[in-house]
Amino acid sequence: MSKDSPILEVRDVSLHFGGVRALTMVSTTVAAGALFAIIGPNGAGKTSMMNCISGRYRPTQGKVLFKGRDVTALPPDRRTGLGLGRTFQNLALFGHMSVLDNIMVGRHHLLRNGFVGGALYWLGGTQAEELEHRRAVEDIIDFLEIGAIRKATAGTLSYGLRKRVELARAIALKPDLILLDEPMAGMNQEEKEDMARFIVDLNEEWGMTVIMIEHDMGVVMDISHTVMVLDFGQKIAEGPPAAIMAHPQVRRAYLGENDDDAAVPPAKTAGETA
Ligand SMILES: Nc1ncnc2c1ncn2[C@@H]1O[C@H](COP(=O)(O)OP(=O)(O)OP(=O)(O)O)[C@@H](O)[C@H]1O
Repeated sequence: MSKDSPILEVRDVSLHFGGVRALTMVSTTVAAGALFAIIGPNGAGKTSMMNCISGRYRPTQGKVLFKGRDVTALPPDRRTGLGLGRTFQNLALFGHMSVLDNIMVGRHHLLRNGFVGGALYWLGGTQAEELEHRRAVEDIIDFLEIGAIRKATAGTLSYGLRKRVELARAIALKPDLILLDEPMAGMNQEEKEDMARFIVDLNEEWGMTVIMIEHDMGVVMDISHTVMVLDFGQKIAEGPPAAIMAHPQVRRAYLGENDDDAAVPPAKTAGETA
């Protein structure tokens, strides 16, 4: 894959649940190194799109390419092995385990799949592997500033901190592309600002491509490079935040603009792009 190739391509993806059309012919490309946001009203198809990318759902039609490879038929764990990580809308931590152990679980997955284990074999087996393992976990703990709670039981932490630990576990897999599903949901303002900073640093300093679903428009417009807007399962706009903010259909469909045009149902004009 050359440096300028997209890390992800979604080609004409549709997803139907019986008569429900969750996605209709959605296409997009995400450049390596991008911070890409997916927005849209409730039920617009955002989670469906994330699930098609992660492999949880298989599109009814269309293709998903990751690093130039068609992964449409690959299950989630195979995509994880190729460098695609994710967090969940609802927390998926082991509440009874310590913060450290929760992060270690992420690394063990990596070891089990042989990436770290294979690379370190020549260094002299288990000890080197364990050292590398520890070092990587410590880097993540430092980066996310959770050293003070490393021994705390995950279930006893505030919601904001648990979301941070969940992010730590997801990045322990060292993905090239990480899917973040509502990383700021349920957070207070200070927690949101911290999380926004971590996401930007993850993107800029760690070089991870980020795709996130987020409802907080302030954060989305502040930190994203590109925003894709879904409405009724269709892509209605895509572009840099300033263009999205100015897009009339987006203002009507998503931002709830209350001018005379607001009465026009968005679905009738869907298909237009920024
Ligand atoms: N497993 C499913 N079975 C049936 N219908 C589904 C399923 N998952 C999603 N849908 C439907 O597909 C449409 C898109 O849902 P989706 O969850 O992708 O939207 P969303 O934009 O993520 O919404 P929200 O912001 O509320 O999370 C909705 O009409 C939803 O009811």
